[in-house]
Amino acid sequence: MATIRLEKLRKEFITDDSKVVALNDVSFEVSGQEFVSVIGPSGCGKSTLLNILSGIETATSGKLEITEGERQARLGYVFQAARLLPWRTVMDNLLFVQDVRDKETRERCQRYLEMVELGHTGKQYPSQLSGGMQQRAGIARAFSTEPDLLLMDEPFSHLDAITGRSLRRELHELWTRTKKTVLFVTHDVTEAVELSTRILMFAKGGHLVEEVTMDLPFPRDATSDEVALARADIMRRFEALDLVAT
Ligand SMILES: Nc1ncnc2c1ncn2[C@@H]1O[C@H](COP(=O)(O)OP(=O)(O)OP(=O)(O)O)[C@@H](O)[C@H]1O
Repeated sequence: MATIRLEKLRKEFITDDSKVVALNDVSFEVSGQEFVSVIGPSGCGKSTLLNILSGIETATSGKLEITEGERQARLGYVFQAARLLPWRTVMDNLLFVQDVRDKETRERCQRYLEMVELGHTGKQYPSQLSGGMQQRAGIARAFSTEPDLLLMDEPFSHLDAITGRSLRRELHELWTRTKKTVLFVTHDVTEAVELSTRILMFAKGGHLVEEVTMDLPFPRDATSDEVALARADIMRRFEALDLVAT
């Protein structure tokens, strides 16, 4: 389990004729077995935040630490699309991202495939799997490296509602069993309420405006009154922010 510490993290993109502030002095801390969702309107800096956490982008200023005890934390990623290598079998896609590829590693990969109900697909190629199965394989691949922190970027946004629902359940199970720290970007407020221990609300201009702790017991049913109420509360908070801004 990892600790993420951000202090006044700022990201500016300078183009020929303008400057965009994508993250505006963002500070927060996440640690231990937390599932933290980042939500907010399009353009509020969600992807930029993930890109900086994963090292694809560098911040303009501020401090960032991602640690596990005394060392740098190991990261795993799940993207919007599964990004499996089409010329490798499902098992080889999982083995490809491992440091060591011995019998024990293969058994571990098989265990993670089984956890997402793909235990029978190891010898198949990605093209033989449905979109939902490919995404499951992508999730199994990320967990199979046993990272300290998982960064997830809208992993269910391309899936139909029914498949998305069953994958959310599986992800919750995996998170419960493996005790990982997860940072999850989504534009779907219900999904965030269903899965998270905490929700970070971002607003236009890259501001982290509120942190909401989700006290509802797990497992949460997306169609329950409790989840609907929590969702309505978050939507009201966003609306209030809009009213203040205009
Ligand atoms: N490489 C870049 N060059 C210039 N501006 C950028 C670049 N990347 C992002 N931006 C700008 O930074 C802001 C934040 O973008 P970002 O993609 O992080 O938002 P987002 O919340 O992930 O949006 P969405 O939900 O639509 O994916 C936007 O105004 C965007 O136009």
